[in-house]
Amino acid sequence: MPAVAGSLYMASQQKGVPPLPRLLARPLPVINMGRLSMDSASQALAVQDIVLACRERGCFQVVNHGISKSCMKGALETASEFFQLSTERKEEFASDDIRQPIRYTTSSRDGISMSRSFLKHYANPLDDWIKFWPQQPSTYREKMGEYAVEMQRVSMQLMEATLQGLGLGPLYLQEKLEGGVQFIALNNYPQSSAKTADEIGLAPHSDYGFLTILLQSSPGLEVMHHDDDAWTPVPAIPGALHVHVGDHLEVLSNGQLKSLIHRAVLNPNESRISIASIHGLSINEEVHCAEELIDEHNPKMYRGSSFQDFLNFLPANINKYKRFVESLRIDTP
Ligand SMILES: O=C(O)CCC(=O)C(=O)O
Ligand SMILES: [Fe+2]
Repeated sequence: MPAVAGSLYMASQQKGVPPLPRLLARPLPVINMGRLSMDSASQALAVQDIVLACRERGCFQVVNHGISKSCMKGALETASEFFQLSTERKEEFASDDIRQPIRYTTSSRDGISMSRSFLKHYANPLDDWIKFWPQQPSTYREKMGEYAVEMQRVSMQLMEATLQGLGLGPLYLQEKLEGGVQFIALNNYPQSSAKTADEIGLAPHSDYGFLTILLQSSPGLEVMHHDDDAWTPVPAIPGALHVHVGDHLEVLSNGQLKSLIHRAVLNPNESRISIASIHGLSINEEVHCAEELIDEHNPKMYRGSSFQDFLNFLPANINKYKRFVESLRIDTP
């Protein structure tokens, strides 16, 4: 623990004010995903590493995922150009309706000042959604489309491994996952300055889906494991992708895995782009605790819910919960 953060934490406790979350540089797992396509012994080790990372940290980074550097660079570049153009044109589609196929806004939330602009749109199946995507910059559809297809492929591989590691078998839910929702969020954060020093980029939250795969142009993402009170910065390892557990994977695993609280802070050295790809079942498909993971010692912990339920939940509850999944808990005696 860095000394400064530690002493701040102690000082705030002594004065009886709520403790400040500490900033903790605890190493996060980095997993070689290439092993999933190798012999069965290497595959088994990779599956074990993925489930362990999900269980213990709620997240990990992957390398050797098979996505080319030029594909990742192309997505970041076209995202950056999109934000540049939108800022120049002072564009704002401020609809807060997440059902809209596309929205772009610069907003604040939770009464917390945030300096993020973002673009969100659906991506799977690509042919159904790409026609709603921005036409400018002219490279956007091609570059982001290529990236989205790769994300969908990687998410399928990671879900197979996770489900296998949970003892549910790699083909569990396969068809529903293939036809499921893929939601792409591009985030653009300014460099922090004296003026924005106490501004957060994006407030603490968890994502609703099974898995989120995130690419960041520079550091800024911080994660908080469920039984920690410390923020851990996620290093931007060149070529790596960050992966974390969402609310619906917590439900499916009947609480064996916990969705990850994360936030984005402003980077003091540069402006920052992140691209999050969130993967779940289709919009009206309910996710339930897997029957195979329920028994007399492990009673069912959550109600079933769909992505649509999450969308309905958001407007009235945005200040009450950091995690949608908390609203799904069945109180067991
Ligand atoms: O910008 C980041 O690093 C986090 C983005 C994020 O959490 C999201 O889009 O849900
Ligand atoms: Fe998120």
